[in-house]
Amino acid sequence: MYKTIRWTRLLTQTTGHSTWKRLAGYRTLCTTLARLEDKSDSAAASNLSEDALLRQFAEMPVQRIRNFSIIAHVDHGKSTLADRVLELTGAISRNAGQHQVLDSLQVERERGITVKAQTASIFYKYKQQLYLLNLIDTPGHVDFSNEVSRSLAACDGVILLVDACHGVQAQTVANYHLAKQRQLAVVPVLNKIDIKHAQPDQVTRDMQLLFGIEPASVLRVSAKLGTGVDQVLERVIETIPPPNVQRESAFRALIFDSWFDKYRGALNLIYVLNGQLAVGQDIQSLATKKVYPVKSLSVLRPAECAVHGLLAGQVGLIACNMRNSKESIIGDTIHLKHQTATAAGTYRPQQPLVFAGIFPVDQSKHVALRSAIDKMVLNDSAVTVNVDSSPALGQGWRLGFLGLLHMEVFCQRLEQEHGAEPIITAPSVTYRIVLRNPKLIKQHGRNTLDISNAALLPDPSNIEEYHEPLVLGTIITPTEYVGQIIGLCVERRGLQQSSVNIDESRILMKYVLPLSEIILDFHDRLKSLSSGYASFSYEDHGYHQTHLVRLDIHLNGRPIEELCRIVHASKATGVARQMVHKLKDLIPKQMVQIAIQACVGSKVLARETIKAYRKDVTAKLYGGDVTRRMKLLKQQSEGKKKMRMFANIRVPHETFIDVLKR
Ligand SMILES: Nc1nc2c(ncn2[C@@H]2O[C@H](COP(=O)(O)OP(=O)(O)OP(=O)(O)O)[C@@H](O)[C@H]2O)c(=O)[nH]1
Repeated sequence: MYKTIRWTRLLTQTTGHSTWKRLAGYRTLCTTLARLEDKSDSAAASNLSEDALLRQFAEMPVQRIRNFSIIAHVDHGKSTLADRVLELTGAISRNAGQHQVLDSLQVERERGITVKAQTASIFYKYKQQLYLLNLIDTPGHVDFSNEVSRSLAACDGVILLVDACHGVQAQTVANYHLAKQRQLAVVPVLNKIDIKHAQPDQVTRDMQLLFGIEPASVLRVSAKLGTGVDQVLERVIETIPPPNVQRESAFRALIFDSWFDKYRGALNLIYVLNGQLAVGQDIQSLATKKVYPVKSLSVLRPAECAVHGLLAGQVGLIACNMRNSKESIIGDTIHLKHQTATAAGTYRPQQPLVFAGIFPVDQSKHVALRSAIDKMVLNDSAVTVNVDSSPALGQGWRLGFLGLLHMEVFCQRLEQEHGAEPIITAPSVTYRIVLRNPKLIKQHGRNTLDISNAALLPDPSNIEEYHEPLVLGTIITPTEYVGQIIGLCVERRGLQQSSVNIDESRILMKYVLPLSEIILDFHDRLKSLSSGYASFSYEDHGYHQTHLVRLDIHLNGRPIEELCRIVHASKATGVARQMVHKLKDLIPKQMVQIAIQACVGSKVLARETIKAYRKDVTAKLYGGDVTRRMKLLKQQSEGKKKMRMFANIRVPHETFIDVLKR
């Protein structure tokens, strides 16, 4: 306590800053530095004067900075390891009852998964020297791989974490290759060695076979118990190179994350590539050319901690009165006003694969939903937004996501963080068509069109070719489930590319699959077929020519545009049956009989009938001649025939929503 107060006073005197916010930030820093001093192995720190430690922070040489991410498959323990690292370095206190500190979103705590990469700047003393480590905890699920690529743009190395029980999984392979593409140093770490049935030797051999990693270089830790975590940090310092930056050059930084603050506008997380930046200077965005005054700078520890300036190699948060969330662009480069800079160009957002319409429940909520979507997209750069409209649902947007989980999490965050309750339509993919009709080619100025909304598909007579998006899927499974999994892939129109035995009990298969076949339930089916042991990840694999049809739904012969879908010709009958069945349950009975038909062109593939309410017109007859009864019934059926032809079938608004919804 005494040390903390001394630190606070010293820092306040030295810096001359007295606002409460900065003091609060410095207090966090002081607490950490004091904790560092208290550490049993901190002989070096005790030899350093308080002044010297403070100077080390403000002038941390590039050689003593390490920027790295923790990458792994889902649930292999990244967030748990990050917690232990934060505890070990004094950024958070031990046994504070906080678990997975970096998983701070409500959706992350509820689902127990990381969806957003989080940064923490920590100090660690190694061989008598204080190091500044910028750690990024990344998500493991394939749908959030954009977060991994975004994070790697600000790193020089990675900790590749592998579960010692489950071994190398599909996302381990994908993330390892992402790191290698960026030529990052890899620190291989085996986690969960405390578990009885852990197989560290076997998993180490797999890592050697798949990645060529030397078994002796693989560290063994238990993130849960904290065993071996200090060795991981030492290995990070030894193996990962310091940032390759120039402090003498003009200031230049990469924006690699951003979020919206009600009071301060858009906040940008930057990685300083060259030079230095101080509060009060003016910065300019390379993309928008707009100029902003730097209002405050802070480092994330993981709580915000105000600082005067940021130096090349450091990672920090910048608040600069960016009021409009559209002004902040992930991957943008910022530089000082009136100076020129080349684009950092190290990060490109991934292309969305799955599209869905998002509409307000009623049009009075349109503006509020638009603002909520803008703020969410600022924090999730992988999402694309285009204006859309539907006769049934009104004005809305068509959003692009990296997968179904990504879409679910985005919508859950819209509700939880912004109080929006949108209607989400069934997810679809973007098909590509080659036009045949010269008139249409002239109208669009090109002969290909990308279609993600079936209602916009031109008449088949105008289409020369249909193309659908493909993915290259990696499946890792225990050998006993191979048969069922191959069956599933064949059912989903998959083509096997390769199959490699990782060891005697596990196999890695690569399949090219149509994206439309995996977005809905492929992952769930794979998990249930393999009792949860198989893992799956996928990447974009371009387009291929195929045979698609537009499935129309007719109610009493009238096409209902909002319900049409694009499906593969071989699947049309199955989908048609499913849809008419669902509609039969959803459309309420009416005065007239309703014929629900699913058609491709003029061919009816499936049909269901909703019987009409039937008034008992013969109720008043007591006995009497049978011809009287027959006459009344005939009159009723003729009346209905007329009604059926002219009446508008009343389809409740919710029916569209329920059919369109998953
Ligand atoms: N026994 C044991 N369990 C661990 C260890 N490390 C993590 N776990 C458990 O593994 C589960 C997943 O851990 P997380 O840290 O959430 O995994 P993650 O990789 O961050 O997960 P995502 O971010 O969702 O990909 C949790 O229940 C942890 O308690 C370990 O060393 N030993």
